[in-house]
Amino acid sequence: MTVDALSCARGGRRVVEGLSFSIRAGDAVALRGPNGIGKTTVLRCIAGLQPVEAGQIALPDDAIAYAGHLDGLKATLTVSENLSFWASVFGGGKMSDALKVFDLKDLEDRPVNQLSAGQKRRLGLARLIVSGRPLWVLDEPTVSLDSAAVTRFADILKTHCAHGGAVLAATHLDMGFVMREIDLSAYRAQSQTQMRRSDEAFL
Ligand SMILES: Nc1ncnc2c1ncn2[C@@H]1O[C@H](COP(=O)(O)OP(=O)(O)OP(=O)(O)O)[C@@H](O)[C@H]1O
Repeated sequence: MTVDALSCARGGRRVVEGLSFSIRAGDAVALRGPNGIGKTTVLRCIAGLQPVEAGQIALPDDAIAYAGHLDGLKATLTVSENLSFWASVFGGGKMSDALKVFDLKDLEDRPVNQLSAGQKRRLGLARLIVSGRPLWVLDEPTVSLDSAAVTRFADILKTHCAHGGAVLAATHLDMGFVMREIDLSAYRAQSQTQMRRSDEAFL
């Protein structure tokens, strides 16, 4: 994926401009910067959830699996029913792998509305595996995870990259392995003037 001179806005206000970088197979990239700098906004543009203000994002079709702040789970369905739904949408990786690597096997028949916050987050992230998509775009993926789950998730990311995948993650955490860092503070929009609302979500 190549991002070239990207500018994006939130709430009708340009927040980031002139951002360029590329991600290749095997790359793990951390998007850094203080609260409100625009990490979520950039990830939403890359995931196609809102239009870009200027610049270009070039990536192959069906390359991205996006995990945002919301887990997007169906509360009355079980863990395995949720995964099976996503597997049918994406037609990608194996459910059994997803249950195993995210330590959800014992919970597979439990409805989502009976899971803890961390368990829900693990299930939300397990969709990355069933998506079968190469580029994982993650917004604060470790929120609600305990330290053991964070370590396990870091291993999952490492394995994904070692097998030719790639990761772009907005995170304040040190994930415990080497990630290339992009500090969005260097791309803060100079002009803070209000503009037309062109950043309405597509979805
Ligand atoms: N729904 C919204 N409507 C209007 N403005 C918003 C909205 N959400 C965020 N913003 C503003 O857009 C800017 C960028 O927000 P964004 O969520 O991308 O930052 P962030 O770097 O991800 O922050 P954090 O580290 O707190 O998650 C912020 O200044 C924020 O105040």
